[in-house]
Amino acid sequence: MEALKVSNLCKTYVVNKRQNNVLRNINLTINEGEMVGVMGPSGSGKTTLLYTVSGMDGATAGKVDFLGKDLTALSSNEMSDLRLEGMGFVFQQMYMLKNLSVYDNIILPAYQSKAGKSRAGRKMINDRAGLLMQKLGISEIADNDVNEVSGGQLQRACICRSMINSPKIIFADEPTGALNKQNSIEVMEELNRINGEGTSILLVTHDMKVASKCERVLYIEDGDIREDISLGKRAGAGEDRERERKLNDWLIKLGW
Ligand SMILES: Nc1ncnc2c1ncn2[C@@H]1O[C@H](COP(=O)(O)OP(=O)(O)OP(=O)(O)O)[C@@H](O)[C@H]1O
Repeated sequence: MEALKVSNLCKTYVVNKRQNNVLRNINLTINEGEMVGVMGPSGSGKTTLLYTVSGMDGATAGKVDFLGKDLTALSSNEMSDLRLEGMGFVFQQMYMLKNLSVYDNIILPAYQSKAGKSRAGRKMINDRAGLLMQKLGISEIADNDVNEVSGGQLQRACICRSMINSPKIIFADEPTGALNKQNSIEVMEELNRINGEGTSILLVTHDMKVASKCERVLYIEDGDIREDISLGKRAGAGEDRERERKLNDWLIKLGW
C-alpha cells in the first residue's frame, strides 16, 4: 500500500516579484515500509520537496495523498493533527528546546497528541520513550540539558523524538549532516532498523554512503525527478560496498 502519493506537485516562490519554480510537476510514490533517499545538486529543491510533501509548507499546485488523505485539502489544524499522529521529523532546523532535558524534548510531541491527554496514555508514552532511548543507546543522557550532549547523541535523541508517536513515515533532512563518520554510521543503522520495523522513511542527503543504505534513491535536478535507482532493501553491512559502487556509478552518469 502507498504511504505517500505525490501527484503533479509544483512549488513556486516569489521573491522581489521574481518567480522561482522550485518544484516542477513532481510525481512520486512511497510505499509503506519503503526507505527512499533524495539526492541532487545544491539548490535543486530537495529540502523544499521534503517540506512540501510533509505539509510543513503549502504546495502551489498538485496533490499529496498521505494514507489516503489529500494533505493539500486539509485545514491547518487538521494538518497539524495528522503530522503529529502520523509523521516524524528529523530536521536540523528543528532544534531541541534548550530549557528542557533530552527526555522532556523526546516526550513533548507525544504529550501534545491525543494519547498525552490521559494518565494511562502518558504512562505508555513514558515507557515508550524509555525503550526508544535504550534502543538508541542514550538512556544515560535522559536528564541532561540538550547543550550537554554530543552531536551524535543529540541526533539520536531527535530520532527518538521523531519515533515517539509511532509514525507511519519519517522525513529526515540531512540526518547525518552534522555527524562524524562513526556517528553517521550509527544513525543510519538506526534508521535502517526503524525502517525494518515497517516505518517508511524519506531522507535527503548529500552523502553517497548514506543514500546507498536506502532502498531507492531519487535524483532531483531543477525541481524535477530526473531518475531513480532501486538498490533493494539493505540486509546488512556486508552489502555496503556493492551498493555504494552501484550508486556511485549511477551518480557519475548523472553528472553529480
Ligand atoms: N522560503 C523560501 N523562499 C524563497 N525561496 C526559497 C525558499 N526556500 C528555498 N528557496 C529557494 O528554492 C530553491 C531550492 O532550495 P532547496 O533548499 O529546496 O534546495 P536543496 O536542493 O535542498 O539545496 P541544498 O542541497 O543546498 O540544501 C533555492 O533556489 C532556494 O533559494
